[in-house]
Amino acid sequence: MNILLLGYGKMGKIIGEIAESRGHHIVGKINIDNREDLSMLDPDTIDVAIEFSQPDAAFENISWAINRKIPVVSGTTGWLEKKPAIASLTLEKETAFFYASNFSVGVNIFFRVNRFLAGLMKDQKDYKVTMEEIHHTEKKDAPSGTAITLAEAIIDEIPSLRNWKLAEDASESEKELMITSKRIDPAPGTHIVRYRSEIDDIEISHTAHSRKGFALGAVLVAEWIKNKNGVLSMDDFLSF
Ligand SMILES: NC(=O)C1=CN([C@@H]2O[C@H](COP(=O)(O)OP(=O)(O)OC[C@H]3O[C@@H](n4cnc5c(N)ncnc54)[C@H](OP(=O)(O)O)[C@@H]3O)[C@@H](O)[C@H]2O)C=CC1
Ligand SMILES: O=C(O)C1=N[C@H](C(=O)O)C[C@H](O)C1
Repeated sequence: MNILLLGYGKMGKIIGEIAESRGHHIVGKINIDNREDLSMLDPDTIDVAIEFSQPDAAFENISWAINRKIPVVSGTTGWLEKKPAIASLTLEKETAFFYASNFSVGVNIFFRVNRFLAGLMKDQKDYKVTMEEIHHTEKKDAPSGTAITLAEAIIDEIPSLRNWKLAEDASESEKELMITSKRIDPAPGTHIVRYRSEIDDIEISHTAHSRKGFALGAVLVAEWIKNKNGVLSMDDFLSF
């Protein structure tokens, strides 16, 4: 396949290596300082764009590709307030858009365990749930996209919770799930969900040892998305 990399930073580089090792051809490596290269590409020759850039660049990158009917696999976090507009554009252009806050198989298993545990805890009033995420110091957004996905599932399952909040924000209420974001190098991504009572703690965690799982997942999705239409997610891709 011919793959366009929109964003060629830490993730873009690993994705490029994995894609080439699987026989794919990288037709462009776009960063903030070479966006003019986009005008030299023939959209009809691009099978898929893989977008891992930055929160303030994602919408422009994704729209560029969707407007040209190029299917997009995106992992950029921190821009999701604009996802409904991308969803509409995807349907209008009859192409495909795939988003995941985390492409690793391990985290997607963790997502399922998190939802199951939250379901068990919904009537356990003596436990207070909190979350912690740890990432490298270059990360631009907080909390992480993965932490937000975990929090949304917990809030969905536990009716007494209304929303999540960063722990650094001043006030705290019983209705809020507090998320602590720590930035420590070189952490590729750790997420901990903790239920604490006076009697005991229940804790589940996922720790990425490198970025390989995220990058491989994005390439596998890019191979899978060819000839598909619509707004897709890991629930469409995974067979478990
Ligand atoms: N969903 C998932 O599984 C995962 C998601 N992520 C997310 O992916 C994103 C990228 O992460 P990471 O690679 O570590 O970040 P990096 O900062 O290493 O890379 C981001 C790249 O995007 C480029 N960029 C900035 N603005 C633009 C623009 N307007 N057009 C094109 N490219 C641009 C930057 O270019 P320049 O260097 O020139 O500024 C940089 O090279 C983050 O949002 C992160 O949270 C990360 C890992 C896994
Ligand atoms: O920025 C990162 O590095 C990561 N970002 C994603 C997120 O915000 O959840 C996924 C992973 O945790 C690494």
